Amino acid sequence: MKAIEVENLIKRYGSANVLNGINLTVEKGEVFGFVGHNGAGKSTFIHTLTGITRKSSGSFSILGTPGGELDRVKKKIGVMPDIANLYQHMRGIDFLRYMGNLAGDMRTKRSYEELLEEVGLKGAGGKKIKSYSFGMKKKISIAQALLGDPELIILDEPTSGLDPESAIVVRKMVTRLQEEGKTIFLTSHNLDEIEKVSDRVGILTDGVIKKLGTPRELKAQAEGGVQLAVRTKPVLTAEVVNELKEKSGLNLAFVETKREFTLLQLPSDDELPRLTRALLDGGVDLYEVKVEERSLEDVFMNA
Ligand SMILES: Nc1ncnc2c1ncn2[C@@H]1O[C@H](COP(=O)(O)OP(=O)(O)OP(=O)(O)O)[C@@H](O)[C@H]1O
Repeated sequence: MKAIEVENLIKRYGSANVLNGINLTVEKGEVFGFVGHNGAGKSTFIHTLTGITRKSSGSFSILGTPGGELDRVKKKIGVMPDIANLYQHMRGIDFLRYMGNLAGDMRTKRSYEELLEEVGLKGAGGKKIKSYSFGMKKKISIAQALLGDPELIILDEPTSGLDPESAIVVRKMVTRLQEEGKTIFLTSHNLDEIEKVSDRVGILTDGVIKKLGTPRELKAQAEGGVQLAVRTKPVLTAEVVNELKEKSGLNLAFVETKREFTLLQLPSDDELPRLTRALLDGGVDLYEVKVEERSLEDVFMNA
C-alpha cells in the first residue's frame, strides 16, 4: 500500500488551473520534499489531499483509501494547521490536549509536555498562544500534526520563520519520525534543507511535477556539466582558457575569475585528468582544484 497515490489531479480556481495534472506516488516510510515557487500550488495540493478543498478532477488515495472516503483515514494523517487557525486564547498545553482528544491521542499530561519539549517549546505550555512569537506558533502547529500518532505527517513549510537552531530541531524530528516508520510529506523553500531530509523531491512548476527523483538524481540531471574552481599561477584568463581548449581539444568553458580562482566548466569530471595535464603542459602551475557540486537550486532554477 502506498502512502499517497495521485493520478492526473486537477484543481481549478475560477479559470486558472493551479494543479494541472499531478501524478505522484509517495511510498510508505518515505520523506518526500515538495518544492515550487511562491504560488506554484503546493498548499493547494496539500489542501486537496487533506479534504480542505475539493479537487476539480483526477483521483487520489491516501494510505490506500480513495480521496472520496477520506474521513475513514483522517485519523491516520497529521496535518500542520495554518497558524491563523490556532486557538489563540488557549494556553499551549491546553490547546494540544484539546486537539489531542479530538485526534484520539491517548497521552498523559506529562507526555503532552514532552511533546512541547520535542518541538522546542519547553516551558511555554502555560502561556496563551496569542502571546507566542511567530516561530513558537509554528512549533505548536508542528506539535499538532503529531497528535494521535499519525502514519502520514504533512508539514507545509515547517521551518519557515524559525531560527537556525529551531530549524535543526525540526529536521532532526523529521528524521526521527521516519525512523519510527512514519511517512512525511513536507514543503519548504529551503532547498538545502529539502536535500538534507528528503529521500525524494518533486518540483512543482506550471501546475505539474516537472522534476522528480532523489536529490542526487536531480542534481545529476542539472545542465552544464561540472563546475571547477582552479587556483593557478598565473591566474587563468578567458584568453588562456580558449588557447588551452584549442590545443587540448577539451570541451572547456571559462566562466569567470573570482580572486585567485578561475571558474571553469567541463562536461563531466571524467575530463579532469586531461585538464590538469593540459594545464601543466601549458606551463601553468596548479595549486588547487575544487569540483563545485551542482545544487538543488540549479535544478530548481531550470525546472
Ligand atoms: N481559495 C482560493 N481561491 C482562489 N485562488 C486561490 C485560492 N487558494 C489559492 N489560490 C491561488 O492558487 C495559486 C497557488 O496557491 P498556493 O497557496 O497553493 O501556492 P504555494 O505553492 O503554496 O505558494 P507559497 O509558496 O507562496 O506558499 C495562487 O495563485 C493562489 O492565489
